[in-house]
Amino acid sequence: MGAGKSTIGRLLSQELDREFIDSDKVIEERSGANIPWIFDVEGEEGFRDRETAAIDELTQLNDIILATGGGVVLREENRQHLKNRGIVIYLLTSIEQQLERTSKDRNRPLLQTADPEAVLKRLFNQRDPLYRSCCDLIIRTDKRHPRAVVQEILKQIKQKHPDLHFLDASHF
Ligand SMILES: Nc1ncnc2c1ncn2[C@@H]1O[C@H](COP(=O)(O)OP(=O)(O)OP(=O)(O)O)[C@@H](O)[C@H]1O
Ligand SMILES: O=C(O)C1=C[C@@H](O)[C@@H](O)[C@H](O)C1
Ligand SMILES: [Mg+2]
Repeated sequence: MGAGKSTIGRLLSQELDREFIDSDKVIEERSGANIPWIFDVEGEEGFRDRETAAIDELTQLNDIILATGGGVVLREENRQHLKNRGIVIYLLTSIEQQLERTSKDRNRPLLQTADPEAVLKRLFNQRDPLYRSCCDLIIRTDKRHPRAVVQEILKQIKQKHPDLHFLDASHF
């Protein structure tokens, strides 16, 4: 949470002239409710079920940039779909930066607690190995402007996948 998936994903999609989709937004649109409401009424598992259905569907689309929710890696099925159907970029961020970036809005139910730092630490320990198990690239986003993060992503993807010709069209 607060690593910048939605922010960086949108910028990357503009740079590559691709459609941008944010699975959190799709889940909200489809359910007609916001994420805190879904967590409240259906519990985290209810939200995760909606997330798994959305990820299965969205990862079958071609030529898109997909920003996921932060907990997407919790389920093996999601990890497999992401890994098998796309290039997965893990945006790695310090807890300190996550705290700073998530303090402004209250749309993250898991952080509505007296000690968000402890929650972020616990989630990091649980999720970091899962992200590592399904990603193609790891990009640090602390203390870097979002546009610099996008340029770093493009550089590293190009190095790793020189066969991806659509990257040639972007300005980097
Ligand atoms: N590289 C960055 N430098 C500074 N601020 C950033 C950076 N990336 C994102 N932000 C800011 O941090 C906040 C959270 O970013 P964002 O919503 O993109 O995170 P997220 O990874 O999508 O979180 P979630 O997992 O909750 O969906 C936003 O206010 C955004 O403007
Ligand atoms: O890290 C998480 O578990 C979450 C992150 C958000 O993107 C949302 O998907 C939701 O708030 C849960
Ligand atoms: Mg997001």
